[in-house]
Amino acid sequence: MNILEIQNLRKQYKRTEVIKGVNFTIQAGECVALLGPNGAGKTTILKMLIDMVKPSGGSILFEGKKHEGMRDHIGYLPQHPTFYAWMTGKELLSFMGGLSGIEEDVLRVRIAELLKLVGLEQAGDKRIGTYSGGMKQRLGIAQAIIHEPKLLIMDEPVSALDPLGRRDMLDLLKVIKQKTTVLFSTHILHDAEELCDKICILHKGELLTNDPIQHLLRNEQQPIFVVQAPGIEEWTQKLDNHEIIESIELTSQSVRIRVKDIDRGREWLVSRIHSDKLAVQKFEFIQESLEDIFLRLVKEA
Ligand SMILES: Nc1ncnc2c1ncn2[C@@H]1O[C@H](COP(=O)(O)OP(=O)(O)OP(=O)(O)O)[C@@H](O)[C@H]1O
Repeated sequence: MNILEIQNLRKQYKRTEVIKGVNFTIQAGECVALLGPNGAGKTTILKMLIDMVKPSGGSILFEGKKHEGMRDHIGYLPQHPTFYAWMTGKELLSFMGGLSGIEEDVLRVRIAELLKLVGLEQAGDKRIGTYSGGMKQRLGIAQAIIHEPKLLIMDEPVSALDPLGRRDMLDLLKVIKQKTTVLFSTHILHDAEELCDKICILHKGELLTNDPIQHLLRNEQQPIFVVQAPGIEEWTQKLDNHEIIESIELTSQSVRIRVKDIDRGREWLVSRIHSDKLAVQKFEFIQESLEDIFLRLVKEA
């Protein structure tokens, strides 16, 4: 069942269109990443989904119905959550649970469960002002799911954390996604790859892909030849402009070459290596990683 269906979604600020007709669906139980560079429009889309920003066009359906008034079923963690530093974690959850209309007895049990889930049992009575960035972010998750939403939406939930905080958060999200449909934005491909079934790549307000990771790899993955040798930079310059070459990427010690035809490309490269007497240390044929695909699609767009 589609929990969310977005059709031709648009947003214009003054004369600039920042979201240009985006379509995607999320099925119940999926974990989806909205991936894109800074300024791609991720926050704008998420804010339209939670009704904080009004779309200029298109439609958003939540379980087949207009999404306005569906906030009760959606949990939201903003990119920069703000908390009252003088409140304790428990007080904040109690306050947020009260706003959601949860009865006091039920709320008490729910808060204890949530603090355990997000690893803040020991910190529940401490003031939020004393929490680390990672603890605040985990408290933010707890408040976002206090009313047991069907869909949890998070804006860059891990980007600002240090490696340890990031690991804790990713592990927590792995648990949460077992029970809740999740949509989150990120510009870190690795986080999307680790957590998600589906990746929506957004660039300049347009979706470049909206595919399960396996489809993305199957449909988009291109082969790359990697050559490593002393003097690789000069050799690479000599290869430029040959019609078989799609692109050349030089890293510190090797070159990654995409060709238009694998068999002809391999033959041509081997013969060039031979005729140029290149002292090859490595010659390998690999498939693009998800990161390669992401960078290529964004570059090509
Ligand atoms: N209130 C606004 N008024 C005018 N332009 C805006 C407004 N909010 C966002 N924009 C513009 O819309 C575009 C998309 O911004 P948005 O914050 O959605 O991108 P993002 O992908 O979330 O970026 P980041 O990763 O930096 O948070 C940007 O060019 C931004 O400057």
